[in-house]
Parts: sequence; C-alpha cells; structure tokens
Amino acid sequence: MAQETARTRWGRLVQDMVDSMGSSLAKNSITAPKKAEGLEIQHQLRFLRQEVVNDDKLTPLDLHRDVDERWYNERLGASSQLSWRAAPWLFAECYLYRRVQALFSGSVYWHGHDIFKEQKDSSFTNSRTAVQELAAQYNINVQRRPGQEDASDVVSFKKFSDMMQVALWGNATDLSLLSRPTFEDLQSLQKKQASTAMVVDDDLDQLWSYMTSPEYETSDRQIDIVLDNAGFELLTDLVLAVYLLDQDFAKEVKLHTKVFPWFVSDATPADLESLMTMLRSQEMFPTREFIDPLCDRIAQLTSTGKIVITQHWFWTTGSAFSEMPTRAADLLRYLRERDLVIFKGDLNYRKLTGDGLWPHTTPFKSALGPLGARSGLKVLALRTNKADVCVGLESDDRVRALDKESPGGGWLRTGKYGVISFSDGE
Ligand SMILES: O=P(O)(O)OC[C@@]1(O)O[C@H](CO)[C@@H](O)[C@@H]1O
Repeated sequence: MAQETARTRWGRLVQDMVDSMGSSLAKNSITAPKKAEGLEIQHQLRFLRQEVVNDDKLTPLDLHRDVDERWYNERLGASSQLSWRAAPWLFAECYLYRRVQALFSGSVYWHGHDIFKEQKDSSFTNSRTAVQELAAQYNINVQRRPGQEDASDVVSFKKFSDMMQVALWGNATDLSLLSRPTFEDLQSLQKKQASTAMVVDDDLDQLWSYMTSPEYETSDRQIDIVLDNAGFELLTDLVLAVYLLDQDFAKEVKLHTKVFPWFVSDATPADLESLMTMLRSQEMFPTREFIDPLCDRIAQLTSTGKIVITQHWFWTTGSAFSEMPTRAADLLRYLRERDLVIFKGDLNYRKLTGDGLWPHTTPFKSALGPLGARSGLKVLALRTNKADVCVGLESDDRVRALDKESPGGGWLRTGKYGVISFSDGE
C-alpha cells in the first residue's frame, strides 16, 4: 500500500494542487503582484510533483522560525539519501504536506491560503443528505428534552454507542483517498454504515465502564478530540461533543485542529467557521427543522466556552506519538490532565501505533508504547482502517476470518472496517 501511494497517489495529489492554483490564478480580482507570486508557487508545485514522480532525494526544509522545521531536517540528516519511495511512508507523506505549506507560509500574498478549501467545501456540499440525516437523528433520538425522564442504562448505552459510531464512520470520508468525490460517492460512503460487526477492535464496553465509574463521575470530565477531517466528519465530531456535554459526560470539550492545511481534508479553525456558515445557509439546506436547533446548540456551547478550539504544532509533524515525551512534553503534560483524549482517523491511529507492523493481536495499549500502560493517559481511537497497521484483535482466528471475508487486506485498507480502541493508561 505504501508503494502504491508513493507511486500513484502522491503525484496525483500534487497535480490537483497545481490545478487548484490554476483556478485561483484565473480569478479576475487577483492583483498583478499576487498573480506573479502565485505563478511562482504553482511552478514550485510542478517541480515538487516532478521530484515525487522521479523518486528524487528528499531535500531539507529552509529554516525559518517554525519549530518543526528542525525536526524534519534532523530526521532527513539522520537518514541521509532518502528518496521519496525509500523513506518511511508516514514520514514522507507528512514531509510532502510540510513542503507545500512552506511555499505558502513563506509568501507575501498567499500566506494563509488554503489550497484544499474548495475541495473541502464542495465535499461538504455533496454531503447534504447525510448532514440532514445526522441532524434529524440527533434531534429525534439523542437530544435530551426538558422534563425527559432519565433513560435506562440500556437506552443510554445504546445512544452512547450510536454516537461513538457516528463519529467513527464519519471518518470514512477522506479527500486524500478520493480525489473530487461525487455526490453519489459520498452518499454511498455516508449512508448508514454497517454495524458493530465491522468494528474489528471494539472496546466500547470498557469505555462505557470507565465513563460511568465513580472515578470518572467525580473527575473534571474534560475531554479532548484530536480532530481529523473537515466537512462531514467534523460535523459528526461536533455532534459527539454536543452529546457528551448534554449528557453530562463532559464539562468541557476541546477540539484540536491542525495549524495549517494538512492531508487535503484535515480540519483547520477556518474549516470550522466554513462549516457553520454552510450549515446556516438556507440555500444549501432549505429544510431547517433539525439543522437550526443543532447549529444553535453548537453556537451556544462554543460561546459559553464549553466547546473550545485549540491547536498544537506537534500534530503536523511526521512524529509517531511515542515521541511526544521528548518532542512535545508540554502537550503530553496537558493531555495527562484530561479525562479522555479521543483521536480521530487513520493518520492519528498510525501515529499512535508508530505505524508498526505489529501482529494484529497485539494489545492496543502495548502498541501505544509510552502513551499506553502506566502513562496516565486515557486514549480512545475512533478510526476507519485505511492503512496496514491494525492492532487489538481478539485472536488469530478473527484475523483469519477477516482475511477470508475481505481478502487482499481489504479489511485494513478500504475504510469499510474500523476500530473503537480504548486504553485506560494504567
Ligand atoms: O487520517 P485519515 O483522514 O483518516 O486518513 C488519511 C489517509 O488518507 O492518508 C494516509 C496516507 O495516505 C492514510 O493513512 C490514510 O488513508
């Protein structure tokens, strides 16, 4: 899968960036100096594409003041003469997006430009049906209404499970895998995803035990969600945040976005604003019955500081999270104070597990290394499987059954299967 990605997907991704710059440059409103600089960036992107396609050596980043540049260069220095295809997949792909960012952050007129914005917004527009369904599901089945009796444990667990699954399967939409998905592509990805049978490591019961334990109930109930994709997945994450707050599972939810555009569809703070603007659009969503109350609730929780947006540079490095103790000790200290940290998506999962070729029956906690046993971190991964690493399976028999059910690594790579993996950090 790594070779296939490096040989075909990266070149296509960078070509899409060249085309996107072409559309931005064709706009009449653009000034001459901005155009000239934009043409240079487009030229550099073509050059980058050629490097990737030729499998050239990776070159050091120019050093500015950004804290992560040295990290990339040290890594390149330590493994000198790495070419695009010889470098570890995870590192090379992160480096690719960092190179693109350097072109924009070093510019005068294109500083802050999000080359993926159009793709992200149009994929959300094409997710209209799923958005309406999600808003209806939340309003009808989940939201606690005034005077509503406390639900039984069985009903509460069912809602809890449904909400976790909504956020899990929201991760099936991923623009770095699907270039310009159509309305039909997204519809089929987002239509009610299969059941818990597709969850190959399911720690929901352990998570529920923790979150209904006296230890948790007397804690500060502060939850963090390390986000993945913008658009529909981000909406599912917001719905999860609202649910956790409204059901008193959380007193505060912090959402970690990326500091710059990353892996095409990853969420930045601006994406969150776009999402709310699009949701408020009568033209895009003429039926307001369920969307308005959801938008109002999100806005209220945000303005009262119950939902908070935050960022950290560490999320856009190529580091495995096992390097957090040495690379981002401040972040680790902070996360240890929180009562649950939810990591969304495939890339976060690959970084959590060091993208290692673990036997699939390795316990999730072991694959987390220093973030696992005795770390004090409560980690939950909600991830649809889009790369070869996957741990926490109950037995070799289960692995064999999956290999039979979905041959050729299908259960690992297609995003149709997923994990709900929990580590209590003890
Ligand atoms: O993190 P996400 O959005 O779930 O997935 C990111 C992704 O598309 O990019 C990676 C590299 O190609 C793969 O691991 C994965 O398929």
